[in-house]
Amino acid sequence: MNARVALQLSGVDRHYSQGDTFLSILKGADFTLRAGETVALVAPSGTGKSTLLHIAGLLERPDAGEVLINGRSCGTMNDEARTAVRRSDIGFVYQFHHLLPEFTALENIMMPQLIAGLGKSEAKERAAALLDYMRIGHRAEHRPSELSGGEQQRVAIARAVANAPLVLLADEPTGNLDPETAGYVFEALKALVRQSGLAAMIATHNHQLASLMDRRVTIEDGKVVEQA
Ligand SMILES: Nc1ncnc2c1ncn2[C@@H]1O[C@H](COP(=O)(O)OP(=O)(O)OP(=O)(O)O)[C@@H](O)[C@H]1O
Repeated sequence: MNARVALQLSGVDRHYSQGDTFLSILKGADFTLRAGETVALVAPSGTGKSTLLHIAGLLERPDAGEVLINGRSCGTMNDEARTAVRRSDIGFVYQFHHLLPEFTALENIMMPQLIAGLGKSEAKERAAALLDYMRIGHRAEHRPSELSGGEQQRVAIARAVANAPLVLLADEPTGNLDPETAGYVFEALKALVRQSGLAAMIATHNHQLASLMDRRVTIEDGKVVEQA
């Protein structure tokens, strides 16, 4: 039996207007991501990887088409409802860590949990467990500026999964790291996905890292296409 569908995009269109130029980036894109699955999104620069991830992560609205998270249609939801779904069901990791500079690693991971209404001691316990899992428990009290690039990204990944989302979306999470660091950050991310059973879609230019995922997809002529 196939695992439950965590994320579904159907017939997604997205265009941008730049002066007189009309850029049609996504044209009827369809994509399905199931619980427990890891998918790499590997496509040339400018083809719409970030656009697709932002639409899937409810950060942007498509011009047409539908986004379903855990079977729930998010297209007609108002901004408040979309924010609620984003907070509970989606974790997002960017190329640059986007951690809050004035807070420690531990506090950065606690933050989304506190916003979601979890008690402080529970949030702290879970944040510490995630840091240990990412093998940076000894960096819990350090601020982002005191961490290496690989450590910052591992904290960002831990923060993204702190609220146990259904879907993890990552936009070039290792694009800013040297190959060796990128390798172990990717391995840590994959192990975490496996352990938690969430579904993950990760955009990367790195074909070697992409080969570690269950599936690879690309974007061709505005559509999501499976790769061998
Ligand atoms: N807000 C915007 N306004 C106008 N054009 C945009 C906007 N956002 C993205 N684009 C254009 O849409 C296209 C797709 O952008 P996107 O960032 O999704 O590509 P990408 O595949 O993630 O690229 P990269 O690998 O370089 O990050 C690009 O040509 C980009 O210039």
